[in-house]
Amino acid sequence: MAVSLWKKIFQTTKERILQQRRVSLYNVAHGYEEELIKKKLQQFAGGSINLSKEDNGIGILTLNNPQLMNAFTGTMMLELQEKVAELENWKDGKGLIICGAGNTFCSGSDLNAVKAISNCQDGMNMCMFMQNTLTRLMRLPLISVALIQGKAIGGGAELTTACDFRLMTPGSEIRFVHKHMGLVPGWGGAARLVQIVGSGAALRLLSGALKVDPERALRLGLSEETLLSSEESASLEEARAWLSQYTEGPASVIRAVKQVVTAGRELPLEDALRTEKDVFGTVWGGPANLQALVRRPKHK
Ligand SMILES: CC[C@@H](C(=O)O)C(=O)SCCNC(=O)CCNC(=O)[C@H](O)C(C)(C)COP(=O)(O)OP(=O)(O)OC[C@H]1O[C@@H](n2cnc3c(N)ncnc32)[C@H](O)[C@@H]1OP(=O)(O)O
Repeated sequence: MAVSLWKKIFQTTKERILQQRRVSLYNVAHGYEEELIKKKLQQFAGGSINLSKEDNGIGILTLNNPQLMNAFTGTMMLELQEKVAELENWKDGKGLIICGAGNTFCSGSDLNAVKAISNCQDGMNMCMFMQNTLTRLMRLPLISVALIQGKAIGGGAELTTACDFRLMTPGSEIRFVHKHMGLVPGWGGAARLVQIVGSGAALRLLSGALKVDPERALRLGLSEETLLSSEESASLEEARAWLSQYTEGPASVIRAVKQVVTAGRELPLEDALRTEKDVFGTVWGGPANLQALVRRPKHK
């Protein structure tokens, strides 16, 4: 009886946490027409988003459209949404590296598609579609890193801010070029940039459309580290090693850590505290906790 009650509470809590994570920012109440924009995006094909899920719990998400410096075509935007949904259901996942094919990160939206959907309705729907997807990406219970080789421009720069961390290779750059396109970021990149570097630095980067090289990114706290190699596979290996410092250990615990940090980052204090209590309930007395109590490790 007590066991089944405990199981029920555990299940409800788990569902509530999952629900919070999946909840989309925009729906019909906001004038968002998801099916309409999906149909439009389908018309701009090319490139792909590839996901490989490794046995060590690290996923590698690759933006693959090297002929256009990995610019996002319409179908790539749709595929990104699908891959995020797949990652939401990956129970063994602990970490995620996002990188670009052909040794460059991403040059934003495919300008051919942008031109064709430059009317207000399509623009708003595309903006809400990408904000929904990138918000879900940011809330994944995985520790995420953008591996920035080459250039992260426009929407590519915005995507880097939806990751928990950024690592840059020598010679790479992040640049919010929106002002030069007569725009501001629309994929949530401005709001997230302010959270990462503060409002003064964000204002400088956006209003000056400044090139952020690895040195400046480190100074601003936009990047964690400049990797040694700018070669594609060597830098990926370095990023894997960097991430593994934080993903070592049982998935249940690593995912719980990310969940409490997400709550602290996004919620008012009292809500964040309640979420922390709920997440704590999922690890307390769990296998990793019980094993640690038996081992009684010393933390010297
Ligand atoms: C809401 C929209 C906004 C957002 O999402 O927030 C955006 O993202 S708008 C798009 C912003 N991005 C750009 O404006 C990028 C424009 N391109 C460049 O500035 C340069 O191409 C580059 C990315 C700095 C790379 O320069 P370089 O290394 O010298 O390569 P090339 O210029 O020769 O590029 C190779 C090839 O790729 C094409 N390309 C690059 N980016 C895009 C893009 N975003 N859309 C479409 N095509 C792109 C480029 O035109 C070249 O093709 P060819 O001219 O046919 O050789």
